[in-house]
Amino acid sequence: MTAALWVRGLSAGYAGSTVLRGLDLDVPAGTVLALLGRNGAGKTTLLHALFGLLRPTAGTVHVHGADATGLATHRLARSGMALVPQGRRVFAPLTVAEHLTLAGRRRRDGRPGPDRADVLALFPRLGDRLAQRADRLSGGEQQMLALARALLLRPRLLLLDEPFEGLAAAVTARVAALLPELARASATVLLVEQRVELATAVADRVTFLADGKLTPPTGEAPP
Ligand SMILES: Nc1ncnc2c1ncn2[C@@H]1O[C@H](COP(=O)(O)OP(=O)(O)OP(=O)(O)O)[C@@H](O)[C@H]1O
Repeated sequence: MTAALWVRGLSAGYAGSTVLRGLDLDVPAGTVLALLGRNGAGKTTLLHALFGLLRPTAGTVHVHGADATGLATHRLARSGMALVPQGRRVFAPLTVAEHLTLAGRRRRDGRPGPDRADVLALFPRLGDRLAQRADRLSGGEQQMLALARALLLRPRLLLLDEPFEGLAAAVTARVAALLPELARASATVLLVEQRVELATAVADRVTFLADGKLTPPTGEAPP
């Protein structure tokens, strides 16, 4: 099976502290991999290094078979990678409807995936808030908007940093049920999630980040 993501020897960190230490990672296309780890283990650092927000100091990253080591975020986005960052980054002055329209315009046409009606069915609450500014939404509503926007981009590889934070149980269950379906149909998922039960329920495989590496290793799929 082709690897959506194939990483070897990845090292990254911040001035004076190395966080990732020669990390290997394989995410086969069409699957969900969940990444667990204690606070500060480096889960967000890994997603940032993969999405070009933090420059790795060593290692190789292949995305769907192509060398993507050191690529800038906009190039990775253009190649079909999307990140829903922790803490739901939405654009304060834009309304919910404007967010959805912008994401729909940037969408990679010809790719399968949800459209506006689908995301509003998944998050009916957003449908009631279309004219509202994003910064007036509750935390949970902002999280729904961040997820809706990412889904509308129709990524091939979706990086999710604790996407269930702030969501009510019923919404969490709906998104959790969607992820494996999405992975099979169009978007391989790398999910950072703190809750072991949720990670296990959603993912095909679960791995732990500790001491800058993954345990158990995620496999040896070729690039
Ligand atoms: N911008 C930064 N500058 C310096 N150090 C940072 C920065 N961001 C994170 N760190 C440090 O890097 C380490 C890994 O942080 P990271 O946020 O990746 O962990 P995490 O596993 O995502 O944690 P959490 O579960 O709390 O979100 C921590 O020691 C953190 O303090």
